[in-house]
Amino acid sequence: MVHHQNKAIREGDNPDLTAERVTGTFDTHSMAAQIYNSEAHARRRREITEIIAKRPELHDTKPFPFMTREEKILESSRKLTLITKHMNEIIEPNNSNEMFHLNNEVLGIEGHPMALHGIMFIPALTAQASEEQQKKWLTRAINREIVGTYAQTELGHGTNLQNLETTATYDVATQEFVLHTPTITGLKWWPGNLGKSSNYAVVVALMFIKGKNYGPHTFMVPLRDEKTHQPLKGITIGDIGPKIAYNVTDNGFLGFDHYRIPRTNLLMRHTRVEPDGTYVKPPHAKINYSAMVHVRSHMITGQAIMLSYALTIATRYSSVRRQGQIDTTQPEVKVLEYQTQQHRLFPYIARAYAFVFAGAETVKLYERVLEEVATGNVSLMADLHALTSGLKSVVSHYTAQGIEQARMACGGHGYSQASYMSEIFGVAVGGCTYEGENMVMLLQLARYLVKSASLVKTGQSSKLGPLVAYLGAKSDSTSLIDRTPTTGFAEYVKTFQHIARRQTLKAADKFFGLMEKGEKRPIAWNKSSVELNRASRLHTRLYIVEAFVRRVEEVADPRLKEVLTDLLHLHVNYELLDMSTYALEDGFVSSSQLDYVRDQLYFYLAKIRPNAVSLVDSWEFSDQELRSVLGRRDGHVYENLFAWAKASPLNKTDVLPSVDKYLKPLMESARASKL
Ligand SMILES: CC/C=C\C/C=C\C/C=C\C/C=C\C/C=C\CCCC(=O)SCCNC(=O)CCNC(=O)[C@H](O)C(C)(C)COP(=O)(O)OP(=O)(O)OC[C@H]1O[C@@H](n2cnc3c(N)ncnc32)[C@H](O)[C@@H]1OP(=O)(O)O
Ligand SMILES: Cc1cc2nc3c(=O)[nH]c(=O)nc-3n(C[C@H](O)[C@H](O)[C@H](O)COP(=O)(O)OP(=O)(O)OC[C@H]3O[C@@H](n4cnc5c(N)ncnc54)[C@H](O)[C@@H]3O)c2cc1C
Repeated sequence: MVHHQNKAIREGDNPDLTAERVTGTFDTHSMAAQIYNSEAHARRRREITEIIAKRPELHDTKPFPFMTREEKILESSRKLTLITKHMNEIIEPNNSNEMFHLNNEVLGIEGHPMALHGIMFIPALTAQASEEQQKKWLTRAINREIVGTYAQTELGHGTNLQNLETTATYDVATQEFVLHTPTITGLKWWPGNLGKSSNYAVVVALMFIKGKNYGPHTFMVPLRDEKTHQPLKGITIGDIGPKIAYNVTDNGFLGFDHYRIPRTNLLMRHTRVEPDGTYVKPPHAKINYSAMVHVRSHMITGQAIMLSYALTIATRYSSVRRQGQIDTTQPEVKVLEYQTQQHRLFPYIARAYAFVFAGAETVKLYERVLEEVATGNVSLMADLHALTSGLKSVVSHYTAQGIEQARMACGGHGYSQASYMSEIFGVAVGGCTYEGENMVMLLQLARYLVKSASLVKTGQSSKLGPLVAYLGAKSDSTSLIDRTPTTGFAEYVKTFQHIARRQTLKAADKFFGLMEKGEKRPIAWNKSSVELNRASRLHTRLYIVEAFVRRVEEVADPRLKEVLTDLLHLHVNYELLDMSTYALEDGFVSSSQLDYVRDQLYFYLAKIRPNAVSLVDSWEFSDQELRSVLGRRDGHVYENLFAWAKASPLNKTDVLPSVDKYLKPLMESARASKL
């Protein structure tokens, strides 16, 4: 038996796909260890996949696209119950990475009845509840004795938290908060699993004490009777209806009618209200936004995974799909041979790797900040907020674009739900909106950049934090790409730094200039906001490139290092071309340098070609996790597409009731009227 570098090879696979795997130059298990940030976790992922493969009760009973929403929720609840019961036989207790993988394999990406419980409810209680409150609720939440969600967004307001309408008014006499929804627009709207599944929620409401508004605060609120699951008195609650995707999650609405909770249900780790109504303020005004920062930090990796699902499907399919000829004397080629197809897919493969490496750094920083905040040190909160706001926006934006390119790369079959592309796109694109609408979050980063620009302009560059230190440096007069014997990544990084610095200082100048001319600050901000968001994007893309460079420098295995270096070359050249306007407009990069960059791009498309399938295989998604006929590991696409179509509910009978009822009579009457 030959041992191949690509560990996905099996006998009996589509030979076109096997041929791609044989040309792979690196060990896909080792690459998985890079992607999942540790050899141990990559191995555990494979072990978990194997355990699940041997347990048919954890498999989908039929393809998701053939189920109604109600069936999907029922099926998801069945499997959720099983994995909860048998969790300790499958994953290490309390290992969130393993849990994430288990969920993706068994439950899939469309959500499940406890999605928000793990992603926001438990993190909110962990970061914001006092020790005493945690004893009361967190253990029960972890044991799943109760199911919770995070209810913040309202029908009328999601972005502007200061203008939420739900109020929590403190009643000193009874030592209770009275939750109330004064208007339709004040209804909570969107929280995942609020509609039908949760019996508790961490609710965000404006807190009023003795007539004073203390702004948004978080409260632990029982919503449903723990035994009957009926809504409690004073609560109006339900599902908001079907969405573009993610329909296994019951996003919900919630209204309060003078609903009372004890004072001690205010989450009091950092903030307190004494029985007499005295308010003890937190060490940082936004400390209770931690559940949002938790998701923003983790969703970078989540988005990279969804982009990679789509790229795995499209790259494998492009290796078995033959259409047309390049040399007319030769047989039809795999569509992956076309340069246009490579240009559509490979730069996104590079981006997916870049995103997952940036995501790993973000989670590390998040965990550090979480530990520090627990001890009262809030000094890094602003940096983390700025970083995650930018990454969340840039990564989700390019992920959505990449998935759409991957769908189109599959031609007509990409449009069939057999490809699963529409669901992957629909779920991923939600990330452009949830956890802060992308434009809004870019503007949050811009606030940080403008403050940093102001330090530069006032000669205080030494006070710049490490993430923005480059803003205080001086650029060379022109980029040295192509002007030195070996154009290394350092030249590219310097060029990206120049572009981000120039745009940041220019946008800040515009903002400060408008104020100098007499505009009020918010008006000047609004008039500069497109330019400011451009700066935020460029800053974030620079960070992503730097994270990629840092990772490649760390890799010891020469085979991995070579292919990751190729990917990084592709990434920096693609990114530079994509933002070439900024590079050209002040002459920092010349058009002849861009010609070099273009040539490099085409060179690396061709160099990556033999490793393309191995690069996507390295994410090690099982067929169960991908849920795509086109993306099957074995490449047997056509026979399985036919089987899939035959299994469509419409094909259960040859003649549909709609035909009997309407079409047959219509045709019959048309025929009769001709007689
Ligand atoms: C291993 C895996 C483990 C776990 C898996 C986890 C994730 C998996 C991956 C994917 C997730 C999958 C599914 C999830 C699906 C759905 C979940 C969606 C849930 C939600 O959407 S919840 C609702 C989210 N809502 C928002 O994000 C609202 C956006 N708005 C805001 O955040 C705020 O309103 C604001 C920041 C825009 C403004 O806030 P404000 O009005 O209070 O602020 P001010 O204008 O007064 O002040 C701004 C000031 O404050 C600073 N600031 C703001 N936020 C923070 C923060 N978090 N930390 C630190 N500082 C903050 C800001 O910088 C400004 O400072 P300045 O000095 O004044 O400039
Ligand atoms: C799939 C999904 C799951 C969700 N899950 C939850 C959940 O579990 N819990 C929860 O509480 N919420 C949840 N939400 C809600 C989500 O967090 C909000 O929809 C999101 O924060 C955006 O707020 P919004 O809907 O008010 O958009 P809006 O703020 O109304 O945005 C509309 C437009 O206005 C622009 N805009 C708004 N304010 C500004 C500004 N200051 N400057 C410039 N432009 C601006 C935006 O850029 C956008 O173009 C979910 C949403 C989705 C789609």
